[in-house]
Order: sequence, then C-alpha cells, then structure tokens
Amino acid sequence: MNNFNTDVLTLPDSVNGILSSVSKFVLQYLDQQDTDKRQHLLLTTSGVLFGSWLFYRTFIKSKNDRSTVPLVRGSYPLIGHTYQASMDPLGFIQRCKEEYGPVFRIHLNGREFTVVTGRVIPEIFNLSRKYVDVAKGMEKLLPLYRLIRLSYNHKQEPEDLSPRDRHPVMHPLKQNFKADGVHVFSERIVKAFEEVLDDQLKLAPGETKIVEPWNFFAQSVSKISCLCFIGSRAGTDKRLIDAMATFTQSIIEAAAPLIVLPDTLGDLVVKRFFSVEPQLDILMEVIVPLLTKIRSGEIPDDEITFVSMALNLPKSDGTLRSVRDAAYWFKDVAMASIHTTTQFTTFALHELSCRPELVEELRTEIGKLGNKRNPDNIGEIKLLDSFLREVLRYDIDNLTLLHLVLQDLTLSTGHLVPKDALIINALEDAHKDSALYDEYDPIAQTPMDQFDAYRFMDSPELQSSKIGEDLISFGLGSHACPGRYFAVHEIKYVLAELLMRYNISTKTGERGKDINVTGMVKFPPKETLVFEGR
Ligand code: HEM
Repeated sequence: MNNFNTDVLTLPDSVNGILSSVSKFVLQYLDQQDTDKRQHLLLTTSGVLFGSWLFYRTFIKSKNDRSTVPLVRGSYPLIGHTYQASMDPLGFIQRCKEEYGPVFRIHLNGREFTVVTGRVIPEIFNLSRKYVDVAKGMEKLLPLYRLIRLSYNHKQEPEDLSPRDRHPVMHPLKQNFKADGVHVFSERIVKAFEEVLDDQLKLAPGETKIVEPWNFFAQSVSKISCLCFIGSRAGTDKRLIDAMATFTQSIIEAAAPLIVLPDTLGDLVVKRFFSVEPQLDILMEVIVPLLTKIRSGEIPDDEITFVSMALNLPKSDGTLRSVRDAAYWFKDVAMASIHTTTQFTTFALHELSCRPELVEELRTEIGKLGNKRNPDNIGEIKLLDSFLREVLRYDIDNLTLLHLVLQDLTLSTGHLVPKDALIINALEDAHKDSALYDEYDPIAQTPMDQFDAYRFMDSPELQSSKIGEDLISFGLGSHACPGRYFAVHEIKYVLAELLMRYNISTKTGERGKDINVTGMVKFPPKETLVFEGR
C-alpha cells in the first residue's frame, strides 16, 4: 500500500470555489449550534450535496464515456443500479452476466463501474502497473489515505519513498511472513489469545456468556497483532490495542462524508468530526520511544517484530529511516491486517455455530494433539484448513478490489476500457460459478454456491493461503496479500482454541444473516453468539 494523493471528486474549479465558500459558512454556523442541530444540519447538507453529486455523476459525467463495454439497462435516475444490486447482490451480477457477457458497466452509489467476471478477473490482476492502479482504485471507494493525511499530516508527513527504495511494509512482510517463517510468532499468538480468554471468557463448565463476535475478535486480533508486530516491550499497551482494534472501522465510517461531500467541505467535516488523530497519537506515543531506545542501543533488538524490520531496512542511499518514519508505517500494517482478519474470523465462527457435526469432527482432530495446542500443530489439521479455505471462498464480498485504469486498455474480450474507468471484480460470482469448473474437478463436486467445509479435503495443494482463480480473497498477482500466511496461522489457532473450550451456538440455531452494503461488500451477521464453558 503506497501513500499517494488522490482527489476523489473531480468537480470543475469554479464549482469547487463556490462550494468552498459555502463549506466555510456551513462550518462556522455548525460551530455555533448544539450537537443535535449540528447533526441535523450536517445530514441535510450532506443529503443535498449527495443528490447534486449523484446527478452530476449520473447524467453529466457519463456523456464523456468512450467505453465499448455494454451498459446495463434499467438504471434508475440518481441511484443507478444500486436498488437492484442491494436487493439481490449476487443474483443481479449473474443476471447481468447472462445478458451482457463477462464484462459490463453498472452505476452504483453515484459511480460508474466496469464489472469484470470469471476468467477476466485474473487478467485484470495481471495487468502491469502502467495500466491499472489498485491502491488508487480502492482509495476511490474507501479514501483511507486521504483521511489519514487530513487527520495527521500536521504532525507526521508520510515518508517520501524513492522508486529504488525497498518498501518498508511490503519488503519486510514478503521476506519474513512466508509460509515457513510465521512460526516465529506462534508463541506470541498463544500468549496474547490466552490473555484475552482469561480476561473476557473465563467460564466454568455449563456457564454461559453472550458474546458479540465482531468486537471480541477485533480486540483479540488487535492484541495478537500488537504483540507480534511491535513486540513484548510495547505491544501490550492497552491504549494501543484498543485504538488499533477500531482503527480501520473508524476510517470506514469516515469514508461516506469524504466520498459524498465536495473536496473542501469533506476535508473540513472529516478533520473536525471523524479525525483518526487520537489513534495515531497513541500509535506514535507507544512505538516511537521503543524504536528510539532500540536505535540508541539502550534496549537490545532481540525480538522479531515488524517495527524493528522497518527500522533496520536501509533506504536506497544506504541511510536508515528516522524512528518516527519507521513507527508511522505500523499504521499501514494495522489497517491491512486487523479488520480483514476480524472479518473472516467472525464469518468462520458464524459458520461453525450452526454446524454441530462439523464441530465434533474438528474437536476429534484437534483433540489428537492433547493439551499442547499451538498454531504450528493446529496448522497441520487438514479439515480445519479446508473449512477456512471454504469460509474465505464462500463469505466473500460481491464486488470489490477496485482498479483505476491509468490508460486506455483493450481486454481479451475486445472491449475498450478508457482511462479513468473504475474496474471492479465480481469476486462472489467468480467463487460461486460452477460453470468455471469441469465435471471431474474434485473441488466442484458440491455445487459452488453451497458451503462445504470438506470441499478441499482431497486437494492437498489447495491450502487456505493458496491464492488462485478459485480463491481471490487475498487478491492475485504481484499485489496479493503478503500477510496471508500469518492470517491463516492465527485464525486457525484462534478457532481451534475456542472450539475446544466452549460450545458455541446462535440463539435460533440458524446462521445469522450477513449485512450487505449497497450490493458491493458484505459484513458478518450482527447476531450475538452464546458461549458455554466445556
Ligand atoms: C483474512 C485476513 C486477510 C485478508 C482476507 C487479506 C486480504 C488482502 C487483500 C484482498 C489485499 C489486496 C490484494 C490486491 O490488491 O490484489 C491485501 C493486501 C495487503 N495485505 Fe492482506 N489480508 C488479510 C490479512 C493480512 C495480514 C494479517 C497482514 C499483515 C501481516 C496483511 C497485510 C497486507 C498488506 C501490507 C497488503 C498490501 C499489499 C500491496 O499493497 O501490494 N493482510 N490483503
């Protein structure tokens, strides 16, 4: 993930000038009002601006389109296809594919997307950086770096990397977080999770507790991540663990005003009401003193951590980056790792909570390890790995992993996709389309749109961390997630430990319903789970 500047809205300067004056007026007015009035005015202003923006996007901007990709009919004024996509996200994509072929254009949330499906998806991931930019594409939907810039540039400018520099996040992760390297974190994963369980889930046999899985896992994953990536001297700081548990979630919540409001007003509103400055302050307050002491030799550099890898990675001119720059890169790892891991661990627990027979089989396998459970021996259990791969495959976003087109490109389907188009990948359809497999393929013996924890049992090469056309949850190609080996190592251990200590069920006995957001992304059910001590 690179730091870059990107303007989400491209309104003409004159319009931006007027909006800028309006913004200043609105903000001065807001400051004089009480909280309720302020929220009301903010919502009304956002509504009006959102309407104008949708109108601009839908009717004015699309006139300039040179794309030869078919545009899906049935778009409503202002909202485009958002209604159809929200009502039945996967069905909508499947119907479009049937009628228009593997590539088509839709309007969602005021934006036009070129949707690619099935075999066209790997082609997009393999395009060179000259044609598409993943980070800029994602930033259009979720302006993470714009928010961070707005929140914190006055205290810490992002480090300027030269094209010859090895990236201080990607390089350490690619080198040290490989399949055969993540075992160095096993002890810390066990320690951090045992502490969470002792703290929050000490249950006698038969005793029950209602657990909100998302918050529970966000805390657990944050605690594990801080201990593994920062180390035992500072990574146990409670303020930091709490701040990082909600960091990406806070950014997601701030994204709506940033995307919807014109630049100037969006910037001001976010700075005042959604800033992540407090979380970043904590991050710097905890990590900078640690790295300062390591650099001066006051404390030994004797623990493998991401932050000391970033500190010690020389720049292309042979110098070392400053302590503050090294510390600040931790935000990128936290952003990339904690929310994603929380999301899939939560999905996994919901899948287990309504499959008692599968749980019994998994317990039998885990039980064979005796009381010496750790991420290394848990990692060897094939059924658990097959189950996790199925969760990653099945519980995937409908449309995600945007790519911004940097120059006109012609796809293998013959369609022209012009510069500035936004390509979005129909991942759920790709993961669930049985037509992409031949009848003998062992993994397609159960229809792909059904959940089958045993699907990969006879395919030893298809581990949960193995990316491919049939599993794009970690991305594909050169940008594929470098933390995936760590993620599956951690998730499998956490699940195994929970299964062995508790009976976990839903109140209704059924799996809760996922939360679909505007037909694109998906969050795990909000339902609480009942934990009973064993
Ligand atoms: C289940 C958990 C996870 C999922 C589903 C996940 C998924 C992804 C995806 C889809 C991407 C984008 C790939 C692309 O653009 O093609 C990505 C990138 C990334 N992930 Fe993960 N990730 C997970 C956990 C982690 C963890 C634990 C770490 C750190 C140890 C991590 C570090 C990163 C980084 C640094 C990138 C940026 C790669 C780049 O910009 O080239 N992720 N991840």
